[in-house]
Amino acid sequence: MNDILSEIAAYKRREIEAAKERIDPDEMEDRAFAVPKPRAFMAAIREKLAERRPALIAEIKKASPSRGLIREEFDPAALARAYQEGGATCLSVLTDEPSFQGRPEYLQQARGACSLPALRKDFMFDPYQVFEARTWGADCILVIMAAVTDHEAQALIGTAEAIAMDVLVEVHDEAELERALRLDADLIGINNRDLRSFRTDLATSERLAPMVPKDRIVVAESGIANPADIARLQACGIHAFLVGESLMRQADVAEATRRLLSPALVEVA
Ligand SMILES: O=C(O)c1ccccc1NCC(=O)[C@H](O)[C@H](O)COP(=O)(O)O
Repeated sequence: MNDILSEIAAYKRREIEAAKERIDPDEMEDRAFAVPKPRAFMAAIREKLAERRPALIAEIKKASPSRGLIREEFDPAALARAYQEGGATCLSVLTDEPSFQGRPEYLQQARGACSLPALRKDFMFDPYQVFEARTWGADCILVIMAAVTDHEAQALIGTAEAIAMDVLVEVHDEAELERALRLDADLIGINNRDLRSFRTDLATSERLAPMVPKDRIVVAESGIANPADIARLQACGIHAFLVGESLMRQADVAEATRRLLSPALVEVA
């Protein structure tokens, strides 16, 4: 694991242990089963693709390790409504606080303000976090192959499936993609950001997307800023787009989302 991920993994494992002290794992599991059923995250993407339109997973992200503070005026509920109005298919909400200034409440506020399914965007290591995510309203979790062993990934995926949540499995090179495919991941995110150098290059998606079997959904993540980027990624078989910073920096988020999706007129293959 590289430096930033090792750093994040170390404090996450401490956070998880502290959370288990507050609410024990059996109680958290019971709570996760007791909340209303999740919204269908992957099905929402498939429906958008059936309409031959690109699916946008719009991210609510206040800050990041690579960019520092991204958005000063930050109202997750208003942002979620703006994303829905602009045509987003799903939300992604950062819940990690030390590196992204995220919070569980942001996920609750955002999802509560619209009808879109929401991803808990965080660094997941332990099934406890999956149950916790569900109690906060998350419909989907992220599994970052660069951060976890196959065994950990399997446990996270199995737990999510048991409570009807979807899983976005993130890769950023060939080896991680092979591991994700062995885990039978249906929703595969290709992160264009190299988490070591923070360099972002859409060519990562162009290189890896053709290696994904056609029956999976491929999401390009990071560094997507305009309709030309969407069109470029569609041309190599990408179905869905996870976009944060470029939308978070706009004053009128609904209008920016509409503009970004203007190549919706271009048919998805
Ligand atoms: O964004 C970062 O600096 C970062 C650093 C370390 C690990 C993950 C990081 N980002 C997470 C993401 O995957 C992005 O938030 C997401 O793909 C959206 O990217 P962008 O549109 O470039 O904000």
